[in-house]
Amino acid sequence: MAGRTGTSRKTTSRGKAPAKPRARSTASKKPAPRKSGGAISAVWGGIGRGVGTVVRAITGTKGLDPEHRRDGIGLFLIALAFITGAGVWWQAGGPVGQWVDIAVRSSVGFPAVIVPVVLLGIGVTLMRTDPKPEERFRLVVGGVLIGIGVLGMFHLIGGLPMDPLERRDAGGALGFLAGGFLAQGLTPWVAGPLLVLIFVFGLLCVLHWPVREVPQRLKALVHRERPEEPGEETEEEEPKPVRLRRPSRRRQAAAPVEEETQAELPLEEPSEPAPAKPAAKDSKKAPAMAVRAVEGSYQLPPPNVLKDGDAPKTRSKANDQMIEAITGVLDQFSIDAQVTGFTRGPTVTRYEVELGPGVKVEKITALTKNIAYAVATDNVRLLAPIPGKSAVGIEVPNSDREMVRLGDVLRAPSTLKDTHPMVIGLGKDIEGHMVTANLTKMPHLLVAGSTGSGKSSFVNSMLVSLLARATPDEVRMILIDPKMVELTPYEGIPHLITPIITQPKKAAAALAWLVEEMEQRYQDMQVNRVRHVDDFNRKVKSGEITAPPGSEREYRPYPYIMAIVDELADLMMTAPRDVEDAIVRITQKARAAGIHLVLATQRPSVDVVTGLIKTNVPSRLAFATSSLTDSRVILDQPGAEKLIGMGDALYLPMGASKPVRIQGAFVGDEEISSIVEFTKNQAQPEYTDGVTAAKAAEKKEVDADIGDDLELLVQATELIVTSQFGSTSMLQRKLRVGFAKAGRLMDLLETRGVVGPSEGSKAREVLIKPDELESVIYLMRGGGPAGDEE
Ligand SMILES: Nc1ncnc2c1ncn2[C@@H]1O[C@H](COP(=O)(O)OP(=O)(O)OP(=O)(O)O)[C@@H](O)[C@H]1O
Repeated sequence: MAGRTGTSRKTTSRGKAPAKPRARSTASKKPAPRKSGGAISAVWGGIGRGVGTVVRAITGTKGLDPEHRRDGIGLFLIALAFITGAGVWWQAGGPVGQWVDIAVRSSVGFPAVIVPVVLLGIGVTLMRTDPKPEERFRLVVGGVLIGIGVLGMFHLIGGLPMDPLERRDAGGALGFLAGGFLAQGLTPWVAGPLLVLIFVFGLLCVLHWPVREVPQRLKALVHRERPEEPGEETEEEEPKPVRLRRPSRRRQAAAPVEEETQAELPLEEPSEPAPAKPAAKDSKKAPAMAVRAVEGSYQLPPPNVLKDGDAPKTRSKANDQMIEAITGVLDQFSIDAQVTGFTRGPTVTRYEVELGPGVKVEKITALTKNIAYAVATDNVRLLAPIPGKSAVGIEVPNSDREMVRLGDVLRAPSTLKDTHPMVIGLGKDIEGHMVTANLTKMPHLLVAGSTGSGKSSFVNSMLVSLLARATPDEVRMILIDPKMVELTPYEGIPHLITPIITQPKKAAAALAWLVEEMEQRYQDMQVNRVRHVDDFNRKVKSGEITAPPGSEREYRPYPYIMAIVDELADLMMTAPRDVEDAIVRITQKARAAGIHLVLATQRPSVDVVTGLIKTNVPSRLAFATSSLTDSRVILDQPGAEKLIGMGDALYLPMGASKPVRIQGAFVGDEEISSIVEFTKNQAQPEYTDGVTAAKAAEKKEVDADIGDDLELLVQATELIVTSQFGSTSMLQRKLRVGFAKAGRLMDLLETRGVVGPSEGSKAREVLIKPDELESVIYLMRGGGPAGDEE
């Protein structure tokens, strides 16, 4: 302090010099300023070199784990925070501390007092978080803007000091740079609000809050900060597997030891009191669902539209009874194995059984029926072994199952981290992790399950997830609902390309349209030498690619297209060849074009889910099926027949060999209608013309009887109409075809009204005039009358 008082006295005397010469005299009075200036630059130079050396030492070390590198930088910043704190706060730290004090104060002025805290904060954050290179630029820009705002304001508040020593009590040299020129050029009255704006913008950049979402974010913040029980954290809660005490091998079931209090509570009161509290807590601190910053005026639905589900339980009375039953079976058959723990999921609990030395795994699997008998349920599923563990898993349904709601899944921190618009909430796995999936990675999904298994609920969850996270510019949909009732609540949402399709014929036409759309996208991508629609969109947005000169088209980013078929069986019954053809073509190629299919069926038989469809739709979601055969059709393995319905499912993503058991997320009718209402109020659907036009279907009909003879038929029509002479032998001669072929062509021309009926050996009457020729050929080629969509 004493030192600083001394220097300030010196500055006052220098401050009396007239303004202009003062500037010169400051420069010419070398001793004092040079001393401090020299010290400052020496210290900064030293620090810079030191930081450089340390950073080089840390980052340049080949083979050093990136995490250690990050820790090293974090620790270095913490050390720097201590040195700066000692110098700035207590003028301690010896000569180095003093130099640091002078350097920091000269640079940033009065805010030097918070520099140690900032350094400490950055250091600790670096050590506690994962690297996110994509966020670095935003954070740096935000930080710099905050710095400019704060230091500039200090310079203004400090009275725009011109003397470097006086600036140490204002905004320092950087404050002068940030605020001095602005104030000189615009007066402090304009510079002040400008600096505040710069500061606020920097803060929003750091927080990643777009301006229009500020009120919503603040509200969410207030909700989160309402008084809540101490010790609660916002992280996703993960029920840990309950471990049982080993020595009491046969007895542990009756007297569970670990977490005794927890065990006792459900024994008395099975379910009611436990869920109430955490569920209420969740709704209070539910983060905003609309986490994605979206472009344009379209807003994503607000939080709180989706409800919270039941709070997870880790143990209940039912679990203890099951352990007792399983242990009883093991005892009866004198098998040296014991239940060592269990993991309670929302629908089923997985009991872990460890075998004694020399006990065959088959001994347990052979007991499946006995275990089912003992626990009084048919739906026991055995896993031998549990993936990643040396234990056999016995999955038994919970008598007190918990409902998993879509709101839980979409608001889970793990889901919020992924901002891709095509991420959907699937449900919760047995270990309590929320399961989500990115539809673009699937890239096509087959969903099967018998009636009442939860298939339609899944389709609802998927649609609501998309509505909650994606704008119509990002994702468009084709909904095919031959059952006519399942998808009606979504009529009129702005994401639709065409009204909901209920007629199988129109559905087949829509699939054919999708094939065309895919080809169109491929052409555009090929012309512009990009391999994925994401790259194409990125380049279109940045203006890197535009439509070729002279073309009337204008390139716009292509939205992802989701086509959802709610009952594949109905389509396959009406037009099996066309539907299969279109599905196969789409599934083989459409991934890069951003077109994805979800096919749901109640009847996973081989005539619905054909071999070709199966090979091309790699991701599968099986709800309870009525037979083992159905499970094999959908998953290529048994398991789905043991599921217990109401959203209990096996999810087999592309490339996985073992399915994951999940409890599907549920979304209620009111939630659906409020989210649909919200999106409808945001925008109107812009339907694309011709998606369900019957032309594709008609074309196929024509194709069916003309077969490969279309070109010959067209030539025959031209010959006959232009010559107005309906003779079979002329066709034979001119087209060089045999008698039989010429006769067939003539019959086809008769069915299309080009010629009249056969009149024995005489030439047939020609019914078409030459000026009608073009439209006849157009119809023959399957074009259909222009504009006829229905
Ligand atoms: N994820 C879930 N969580 C809780 N309950 C569910 C879940 N999914 C479905 N259910 C319950 O199961 C019932 C039947 O579900 P859903 O209508 O989805 O079956 P479905 O397989 O589509 O049957 P259908 O083919 O006859 O329409 C629902 O009314 C609901 O009560």
